[in-house]
Amino acid sequence: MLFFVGLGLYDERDISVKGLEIVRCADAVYAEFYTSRLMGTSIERLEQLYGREIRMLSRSEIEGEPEWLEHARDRNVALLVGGDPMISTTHLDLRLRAIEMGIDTRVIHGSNIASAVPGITGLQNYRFGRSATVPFPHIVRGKRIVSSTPYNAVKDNLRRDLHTLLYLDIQDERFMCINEAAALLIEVANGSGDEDFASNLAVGIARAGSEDMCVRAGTLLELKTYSFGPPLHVMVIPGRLHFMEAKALRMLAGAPEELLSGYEL
Ligand SMILES: C[S@@+](CC[C@H](N)C(=O)[O-])C[C@H]1O[C@@H](n2cnc3c(N)ncnc32)[C@H](O)[C@@H]1O
Repeated sequence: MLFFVGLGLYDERDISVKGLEIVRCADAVYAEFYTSRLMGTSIERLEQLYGREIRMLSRSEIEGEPEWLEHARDRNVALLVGGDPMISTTHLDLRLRAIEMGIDTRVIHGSNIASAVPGITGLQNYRFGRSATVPFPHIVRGKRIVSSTPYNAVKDNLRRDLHTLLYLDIQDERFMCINEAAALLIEVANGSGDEDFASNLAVGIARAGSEDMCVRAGTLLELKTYSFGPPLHVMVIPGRLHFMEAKALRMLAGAPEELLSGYEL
């Protein structure tokens, strides 16, 4: 059996009791930290609390032809994943491949960033459109390429009065911060002649699930320089707000009143 075990949002204590029981009883325990990262802990602390040795897997060991998966044919194998294993990851592919190999699978859900954001900001979960990731710029033949995909996703959602959740890129030990993501979005918008985009309301959230979580609403331009502290960071560009959402952004995220004019607070 292959168990996908969600570790939750921030440290080794965010795993569910059910997940912990499965990890403690598993024959082998693996983890991947390329889709998300628990910034409030370390492998050593996970191993200490769970009482198991954990082997870290690289992206290619999960997305390629995983040798370790063979063990799940006749033994219990746990794969630990930050947040919920199936939220904004590609692990469905691994699960389907395992099933095709005749391996039983089970998902142990975890607290995750997609469900934490509505709770942190007051933005209602059913008013979110498609989400996107803001990737680090890359260089092609000496030219710096900034992806327009997140900007286009935001614009599509704004046209439908929907909010956009923007995940921020993780590359090895580099974690994109809200300041850089805001700057990249503004760069793409300005390149499309959409200078007003920088005045859009945006919400930045850092370290969800930790005791020093930080949430701040302001214009995109303001978030470009606001100090959010250490990663992980995530962003929302809200669409049209329900008056209760506007009130929540004022009370929970310090949204400036001038950005909420038109809403009865
Ligand atoms: C690709 S998503 C994977 C989500 C994960 N599977 C989950 O269920 O939470 C990872 C991105 O979500 C955001 N994220 C995840 N956990 C976070 C946290 N505790 N605080 C802020 N942002 C977080 C970051 O932008 C990070 O790069």
